[in-house]
Amino acid sequence: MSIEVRNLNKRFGPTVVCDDISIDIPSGELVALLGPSGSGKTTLLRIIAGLEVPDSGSVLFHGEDATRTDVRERQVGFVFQHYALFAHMTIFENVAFGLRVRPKATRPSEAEIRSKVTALLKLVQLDWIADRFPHQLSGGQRQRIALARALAVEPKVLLLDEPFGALDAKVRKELRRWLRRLHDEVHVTSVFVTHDQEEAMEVADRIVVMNQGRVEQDGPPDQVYDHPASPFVLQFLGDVNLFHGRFGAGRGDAKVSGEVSYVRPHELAILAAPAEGSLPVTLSQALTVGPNTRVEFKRVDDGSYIDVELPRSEFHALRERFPLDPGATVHLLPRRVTRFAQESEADPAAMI
Ligand SMILES: Nc1ncnc2c1ncn2[C@@H]1O[C@H](COP(=O)(O)OP(=O)(O)OP(=O)(O)O)[C@@H](O)[C@H]1O
Repeated sequence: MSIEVRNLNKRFGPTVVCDDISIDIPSGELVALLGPSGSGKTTLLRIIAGLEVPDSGSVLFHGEDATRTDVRERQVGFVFQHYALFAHMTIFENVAFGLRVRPKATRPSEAEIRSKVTALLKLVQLDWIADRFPHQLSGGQRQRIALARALAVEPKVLLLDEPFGALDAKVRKELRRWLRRLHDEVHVTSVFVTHDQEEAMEVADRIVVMNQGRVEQDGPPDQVYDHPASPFVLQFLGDVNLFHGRFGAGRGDAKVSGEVSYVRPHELAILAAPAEGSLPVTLSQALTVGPNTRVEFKRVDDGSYIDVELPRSEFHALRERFPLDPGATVHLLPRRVTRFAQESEADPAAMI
């Protein structure tokens, strides 16, 4: 089932939460709504679900206007951050619940319920805990059951609001991959709210980047990362160094251009000698965490800091060729620069 959102507006009192939002979600896609806290992601999801009514604009399901359709008729499945399973019911009964409460005419037989719930528990790889109760499960297992329960009623659309938000980093990572694989099997149109850019990049077919109630960019993860439409998107999708004026080859016209140059920490090469477009810096500190080394440099000209990130093996190899200790002077040359006009620079207050 495809979803189209057309010129959607919603305010709460004076706060504009959805500001003329239009997005297209083709059938079977997994789309992430990504943005900082308060950017309107949850409100947009709730409007798609039918839990919230927009002030204007429309939501179309499979080309048909569903804006005023009741939540129960939209056939959406939900998974929330704190999805309360029924504590007094076994895992099996939790998943079966949506089928058992159907009106008699459409309710499957007991045998059908059994086979369906068993298949779903297998799908989320938890068939071995069917007889347990929710309190006997880990947080990650509970969210997988929440997903099985949402899928049991064969929703046309699956809506997930920070489903892994309450879990620790390692479990989150596992579940992201698991969700991706699950979606490849089930192919139900899914909208996934997150404020975690890594999660969005890893899980989604497409990312809708939101900021202050507006869509900043909408595209596949690589496109959004490699070709950000605005400084906000660039900065929200990962760490970046900011240089006023033109940095890199041809930086002579810095004052005329009125540009801001953005370079990600892993896009800077460390050189022993100056090259065309390089910048002299002194090493302030180097920190190795896991496979990467993060080096903080101080600009010789204005004293501001620049972060460089490289594989630790590469850092050690460089260190054998020239000194890379605190105080050493080296030169940084960008491999890739993204430039935006000065006036379109993102408002730092809008950042988290
Ligand atoms: N029912 C409501 N009444 C009044 N204001 C609301 C209501 N729901 C949301 N808001 C406000 O709307 C804005 C957007 O909230 P929303 O929850 O959609 O953002 P979000 O991007 O999902 O943020 P978060 O990641 O923190 O949940 C916030 O400023 C919030 O305070």
